[in-house]
Amino acid sequence: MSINEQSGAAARMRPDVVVPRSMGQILAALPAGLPPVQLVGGGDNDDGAASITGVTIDSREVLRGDLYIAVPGTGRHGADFTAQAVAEGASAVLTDDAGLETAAAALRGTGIPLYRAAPVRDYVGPLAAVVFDSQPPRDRPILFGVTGTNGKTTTTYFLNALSAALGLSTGLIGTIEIRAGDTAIPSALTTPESPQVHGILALMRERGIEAAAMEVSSHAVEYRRVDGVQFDVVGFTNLTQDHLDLHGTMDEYFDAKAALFSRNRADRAVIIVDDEWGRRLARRTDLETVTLSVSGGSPADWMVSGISRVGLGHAFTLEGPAGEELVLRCGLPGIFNVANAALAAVMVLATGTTCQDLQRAAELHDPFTTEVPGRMQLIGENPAAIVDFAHNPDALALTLESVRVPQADSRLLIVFGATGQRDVSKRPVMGATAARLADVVIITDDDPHDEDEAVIRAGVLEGAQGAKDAENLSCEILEIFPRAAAIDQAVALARKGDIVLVAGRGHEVWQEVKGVNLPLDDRAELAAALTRHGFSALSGNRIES
Ligand SMILES: CC(=O)N[C@H]1[C@@H](OP(=O)(O)OP(=O)(O)OC[C@H]2O[C@@H](n3ccc(=O)[nH]c3=O)[C@H](O)[C@@H]2O)O[C@H](CO)[C@@H](O)[C@@H]1O[C@H](C)C(=O)N[C@@H](C)C(=O)N[C@H](CCC(=O)O)C(=O)O
Ligand SMILES: Nc1ncnc2c1ncn2[C@@H]1O[C@H](COP(=O)(O)OP(=O)(O)OP(=O)(O)O)[C@@H](O)[C@H]1O
Repeated sequence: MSINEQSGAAARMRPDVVVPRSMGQILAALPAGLPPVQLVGGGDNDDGAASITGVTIDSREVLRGDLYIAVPGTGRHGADFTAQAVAEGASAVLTDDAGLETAAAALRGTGIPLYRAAPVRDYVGPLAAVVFDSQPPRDRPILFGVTGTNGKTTTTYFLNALSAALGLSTGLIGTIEIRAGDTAIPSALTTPESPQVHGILALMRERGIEAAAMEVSSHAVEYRRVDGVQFDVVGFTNLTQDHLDLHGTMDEYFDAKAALFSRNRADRAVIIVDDEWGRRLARRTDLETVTLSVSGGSPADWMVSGISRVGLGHAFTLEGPAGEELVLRCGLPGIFNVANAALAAVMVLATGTTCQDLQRAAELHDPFTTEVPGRMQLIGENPAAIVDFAHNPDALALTLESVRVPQADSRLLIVFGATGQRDVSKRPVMGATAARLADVVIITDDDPHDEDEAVIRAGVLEGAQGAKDAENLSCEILEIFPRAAAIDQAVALARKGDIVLVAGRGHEVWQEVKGVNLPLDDRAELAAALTRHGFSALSGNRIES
């Protein structure tokens, strides 16, 4: 499925029944505080005639009866696509001053009403919430939102597994998939555009879903994709360097995340305060907040203690402010997954679940051992062959540290690259991190997008080689491409007892090279390489390409 097809599929995840309403009725239901929307041309949809049954900002996703909202983009204005929206069945169009002339020209003679509002993006979420009736006061799922640089996907999977263990039906909106009960589609974005978010939430409401978890990226807050959404509990994992191409500075990146932790977006918050950003957020938010510490370095309402290794994962104790004590287990490797599991547990407790019920559900169903596609996913056991999604400096460092086996003869081999047209400054940092923590560093391609692959690899290589020279490191550094050849070479170099980590692409099954999606699944490549070189791959992996 291409990105456009995925996005189109998300747009079709809407409730089966939408009560048709006129624009007049819809505008009257908008929250107070938004300046009025003006009818500037076209038909008489404002007089009470029932006609609007959906909302979209993309002409390619219009369904008959939709309100098409033409918003300005980075490259073009949505108004340029008004004619296509009308051809697909749009019943009304809303745009801003910049789009008015173009939209009016496209609507001439159609009788379709044209509305104006500014800034038009302010209206998208609230309008979609009204049209889809996505979050009525009652009979809707409990909604969890998770944000932070790393751990969003894993935490939402843990939230869902725990909710299911408690007997609730679940829904999910995130990087890997969008799911409402039994209906699931692959995702195009971590957080879809707001008309899709509201359509999906309304579908969940219609299907009687009882708990839903949603990843909220900083892009989502910045691009207004969660406007009009009210979360029951929002959770914060951590903040480390990423996405500075969009946000410019860490402070601005933090501000985008922090905007989610306010009363107009959520009721309660659970914040991990192990980094300074979490502590700052806990001080700044006006939400009823519960804090959590996993490192034990900061005072917090809930503390993780007694972490001990069990198999690949860990057992740990979660201690509450009133002396509560939960004994839990997380089967996924890495202390950071203990943090994700503890966050999920405290977020569920914040909805009123008792410690006794949570403890019982955890013992019966082991929810924090659920498989999260492409996150610490074990493909082979000896050598340990792992596919992970670490694609920024902090995640890469933590992942390397957590997979390393403390045995002198066990070597750690890593295959990774950096994404094109994204935060250039993280490339050398990731290279240096790998050189410090791995024995064999194989630098290859990730998603180059439109950028020259050799230039991207050079950025990573420079950091790796620089660290090796400056710090007198003993690692071997190789540059191998394409990615499948790099994975093959890592396995060819590996011996029993070693660890091969393929990082950065996780569950992804397409590599985007200059606008073309090439099939590439690290899990399938790694499994094939293991077999080719006389090792065995685990059967039953959820390899999805
Ligand atoms: C940088 C970014 O986020 N861009 C988003 C932005 O694109 P844009 O402003 O360039 O829009 P545009 O292409 O100029 O089009 C303008 C308007 O015309 C509409 N249009 C366009 C073409 C057409 O045929 N018909 C039509 O109606 C578009 O829907 C849009 O409303 O608005 C588009 C639609 O509103 C988004 O699809 C697009 O996300 C792109 C696909 C993207 O890759 N975003 C990534 C960076 C992203 O959001 N990532 C985060 C998380 C990352 C992480 O945590 O790792 C995510 O939440 O996924
Ligand atoms: N709490 C955490 N702290 C640091 N690193 C983590 C944490 N959880 C997971 N990771 C690392 O980050 C990678 C991505 O994890 P996950 O998909 O759960 O995060 P995410 O926030 O959804 O990432 P993205 O937004 O990039 O999809 C994992 O494969 C792992 O390497």
